[in-house]
Amino acid sequence: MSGSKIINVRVRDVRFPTSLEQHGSDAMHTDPDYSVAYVVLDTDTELKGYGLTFTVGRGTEIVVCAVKALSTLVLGKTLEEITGDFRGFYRLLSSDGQMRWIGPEKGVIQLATAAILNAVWDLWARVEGKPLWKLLADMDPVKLISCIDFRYITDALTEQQALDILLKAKTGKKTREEQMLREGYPAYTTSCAWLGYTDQQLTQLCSEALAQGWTKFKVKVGADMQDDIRRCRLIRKLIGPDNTLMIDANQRWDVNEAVNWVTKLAEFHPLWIEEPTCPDDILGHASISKALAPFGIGVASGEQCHNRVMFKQFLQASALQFVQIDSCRVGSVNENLAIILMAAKFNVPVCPHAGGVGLCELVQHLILFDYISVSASLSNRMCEYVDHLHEHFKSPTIIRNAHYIPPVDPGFSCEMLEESVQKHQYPDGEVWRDIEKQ
Ligand SMILES: C[C@H](O)[C@@H](O)[C@@H](O)[C@H](O)C(=O)O
Ligand SMILES: [Mg+2]
Repeated sequence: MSGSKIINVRVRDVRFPTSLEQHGSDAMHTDPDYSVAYVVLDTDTELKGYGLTFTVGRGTEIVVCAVKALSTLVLGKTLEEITGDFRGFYRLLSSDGQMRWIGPEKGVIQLATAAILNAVWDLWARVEGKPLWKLLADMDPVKLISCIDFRYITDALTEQQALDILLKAKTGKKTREEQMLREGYPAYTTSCAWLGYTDQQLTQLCSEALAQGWTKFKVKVGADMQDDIRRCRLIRKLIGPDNTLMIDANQRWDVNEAVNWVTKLAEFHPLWIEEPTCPDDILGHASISKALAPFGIGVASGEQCHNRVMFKQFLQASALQFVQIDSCRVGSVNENLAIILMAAKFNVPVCPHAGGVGLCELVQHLILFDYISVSASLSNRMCEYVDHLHEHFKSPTIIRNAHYIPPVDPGFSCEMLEESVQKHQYPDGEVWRDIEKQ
């Protein structure tokens, strides 16, 4: 690994007007404009690192501001300096004496950390000439562990335990990698049943998805009980009894309300209820999990779970049965490695969140790594897929027969087409100028 000194950090506010057609809508985010804070790290070589974090519309400018504030910490560093002590670099970003007050390790500042670190990981994978999942899968376990900040989680997972998990999973690694390259990683779709879609849209999209080989479907719920019953009945009828249904309330309910509401939807046999209540309410999730277990319904959460410490407590409290890692919510690959390894220790399946722009592109790398190098299991596991905005990426996801086909291009699949970025940049991009005029 030679050179690659980071000489410039560029960040842009890129938004897509998805709310116009209700793509991505749910019980709490009724008008989401899928957006990213998009980061490019220029280096003193021809290589660049591309990174992003996902947001929803107006909040993006605040994340952009936070990325700018953190950028001084990365400027002037060489890739070798960073990856030589990645744990130290993660801490530098997350524990900066003045910046940490507006976190620590949560909210806007953590999203900004994710955007920068995602770009660093992208750069590292490009320098090594590998897609990120392969960089991780090939990495020496000791080196991999050295990228994780174990502060605050050693009561649940020690470095030695993490290392043991990786060493144990060495058996069969090659076979699993070959299997992934051949078959891909199982996916489910959320794109048929956003909350703002009509029954007619839902029927059409679901029928098309079935014809394309999809077998697992997620439906948005939580705003109106009668609507939910009607929509779940409709989709269950379309997909039949053997396909899988999940429901997602995006934090709409109080704890008891969640239990009552989901009990009324139990006849449609959802595998999980996602984000039933406030994402910070660990004990609330534990109560809901307990109450719904007799119906065979699990609780899933993670897309708005701030950091590894929250995940630790969710796992310790048996408060979720499906861990939904997100490539942009927490501190990038570094923190997601900690979460993936904790999930393995607690024997809880990881089923990544990907409902947003770019999230499918990024998180596929992490779940491939999980299967090849950590969990070694596909039981009760699948990765979310949404069928939106992939055309704006240089290396878009490839789905075959409802499976993610492992990316081959070097990097973390974060790079966007420059033309797309220019068009959608807020507020000056052509797309936004046209909307302004209407
Ligand atoms: C606003 C977004 O589309 C969310 O609704 C989405 O991330 C969702 O929760 C999901 O699980 O995909
Ligand atoms: Mg969700």
